[in-house]
Amino acid sequence: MALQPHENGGTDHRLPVRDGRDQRRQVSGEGPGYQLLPRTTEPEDRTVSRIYDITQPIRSGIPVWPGDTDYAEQRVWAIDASCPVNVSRLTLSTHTGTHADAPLHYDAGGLPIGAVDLDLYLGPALVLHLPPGLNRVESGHLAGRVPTGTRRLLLRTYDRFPQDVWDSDFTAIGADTIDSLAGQGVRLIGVDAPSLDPQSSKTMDAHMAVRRHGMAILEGLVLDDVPEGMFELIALPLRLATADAAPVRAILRSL
Ligand SMILES: Nc1ccccc1C(=O)C[C@H](N)C(=O)O
Ligand SMILES: [Zn+2]
Ligand SMILES: [Zn+2]
Repeated sequence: MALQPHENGGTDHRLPVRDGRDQRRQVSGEGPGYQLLPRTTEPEDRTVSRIYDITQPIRSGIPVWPGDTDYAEQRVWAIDASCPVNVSRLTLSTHTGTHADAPLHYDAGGLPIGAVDLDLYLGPALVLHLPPGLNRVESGHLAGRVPTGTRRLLLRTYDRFPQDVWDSDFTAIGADTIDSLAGQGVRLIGVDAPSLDPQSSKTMDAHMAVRRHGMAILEGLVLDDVPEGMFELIALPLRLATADAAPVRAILRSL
């Protein structure tokens, strides 16, 4: 019986036991969006930090942007009497699930994802909750809530992320909100929505604001189980040398 994460959110010094059921739950995206893992392997350091997995599980049927490429996984080699390995081929959009946009996505001359500064995707990040169902996050929604020195800001707009259905009416971020955050020193904006701009946008105003300020973007985060506050963000994009975006395995670690 795998040890359940500590319910009271406290530090649990027991080491979690992982079993097959636990792994299956992790693959399916069921179960809590966090794991309790030892912060170090040093026996004398029994501190346990909580890791929140804020990444959508990429699986067959994952909802994608209307008209975009469905995710597919084909077994090219399969273990049998003459073959010792399973090897698969993946077909997916660069914007599948939880991903990082490259400047190339919204700027024909922008950097591809394989060339972006990794420092932006690694370090202290503030998580803030917004009321669900907003049309757009305005500066007023964040007034007084972003402490000076905040470099990475993750915005939760869903109480429960729609894992299995596409939501065309997701909450967008106002371009003036991006401008205001950039003016406060924010360098990375992350959202649980599939885009900063509304699905119908043709002008991509929020992306253009990000471009003006040289900010980084994470989209498609899953922040359901994450309380407001400061965490360590780790969300490194795959090094796709010439691509316009890349999947990330995004996690937050309690500080
Ligand atoms: N797959 C697409 C196809 C066409 C237009 C937009 C998308 C998007 O996925 C939106 C993207 N994530 C964005 O950065 O806004
Ligand atoms: Zn994107
Ligand atoms: Zn985007």
